[in-house]
Amino acid sequence: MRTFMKSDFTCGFIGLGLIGGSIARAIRDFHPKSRILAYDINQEALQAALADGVINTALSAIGEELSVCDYIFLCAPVSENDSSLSEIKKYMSSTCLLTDVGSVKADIHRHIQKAGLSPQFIGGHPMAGSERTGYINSKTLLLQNAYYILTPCADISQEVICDFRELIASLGAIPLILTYKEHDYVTAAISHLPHVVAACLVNLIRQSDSPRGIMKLVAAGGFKDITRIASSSPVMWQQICLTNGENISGLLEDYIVSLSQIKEEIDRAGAEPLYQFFDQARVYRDSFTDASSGPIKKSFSIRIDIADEPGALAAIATILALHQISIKNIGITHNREQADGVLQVEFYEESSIQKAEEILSSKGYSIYH
Ligand SMILES: NC(=O)C1=CN([C@@H]2O[C@H](COP(=O)(O)OP(=O)(O)OC[C@H]3O[C@@H](n4cnc5c(N)ncnc54)[C@H](O)[C@@H]3O)[C@@H](O)[C@H]2O)C=CC1
Ligand SMILES: O=C(O)C(=O)Cc1ccc(O)cc1
Repeated sequence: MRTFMKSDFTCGFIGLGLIGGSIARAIRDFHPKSRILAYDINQEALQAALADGVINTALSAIGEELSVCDYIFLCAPVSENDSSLSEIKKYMSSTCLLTDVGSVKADIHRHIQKAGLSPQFIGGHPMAGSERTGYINSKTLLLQNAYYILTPCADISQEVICDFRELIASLGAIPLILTYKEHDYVTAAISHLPHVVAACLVNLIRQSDSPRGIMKLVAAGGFKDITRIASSSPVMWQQICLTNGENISGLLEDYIVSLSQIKEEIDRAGAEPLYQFFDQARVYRDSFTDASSGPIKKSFSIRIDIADEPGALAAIATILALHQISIKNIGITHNREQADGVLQVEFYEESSIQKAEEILSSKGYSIYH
């Protein structure tokens, strides 16, 4: 039986961009004895991965070399995966497990069924990524503590599912098994719709801004937070909307209804419903961070106004260190363009917040939560 526990397993990657590269890096880091072969139409990605020591072999095509693979990860854009299935099937051994990383699952499951590969396929989707693309932006950390949804075909053995689930967990991700239909509905709500909304908001500002671009100039933290994903690959999001249209459209309809309802309350100045609207959202959003696992962690941080001058950050780090307060993370948030900055300091413990606040306030710093 194939098992990743044997430590010298072999993985093949078709597509070594942001996601393929990140998974390959994690396999290399957590299973140093594994062998990794990769094919990508982009030679630069393959050469960089060889130079980084992430892959052992760069393939010039989908071919015979893949027959030694215990696992093959399809990490090219979804339409490319679909069309390479029949070619890959020719070289898959009978114990090889095929998986993908696509953001929509119904389509690949349909193609897998058609290709007769369902006893050897588990759909995969790491719920992590970024607005960037390409191997150059890949990193092991991308998978850490991220949910990784698995959608096994009905006719795959439990043994194979367990083995693959363990492999995914060994990379620092959190495997979660769903049917492909459940997956497509859930991701339409928490990933696909938000990308549509972010792009709508950005396009609204593009259309509403004055010729001087004042809105763009002053767009602050909140706008940037909720529209970061509007910088994602338009081709990828076009493909997602084309392949999960029914789910996205249904949820979009509900969303439009809720927008109309809140518009009505704004028009009629409904103070109480407006308060309830924001309060319900706040309470529910805050509850996301209480989960014991998952990507949205409770963080203990404060923000401090600092002068935009050399040494300002070091001064605060020194004060905190002198009082034995450990810093987990520190950085300037550039909400206020070309002016004084806001320094965000994250601590390991909740108790550090009050201690830091007292010390820094006594030295004249303005603190925000
Ligand atoms: N970007 C994200 O945040 C996430 C993306 N995904 C899914 O991962 C998949 C890949 O996305 P990314 O890694 O972000 O894209 P990417 O653009 O960074 O990587 C795709 C790679 O596939 C290569 N490629 C293109 N056509 C190919 C072909 N015919 N044969 C071999 N290689 C080919 C490209 O050269 C590139 O290196 C998509 O299906 C997407 O739905 C899943 C989770 C998150
Ligand atoms: O950048 C972000 O926050 C994302 O939402 C990334 C992302 C993009 C596509 C996916 O299928 C999963 C995650």
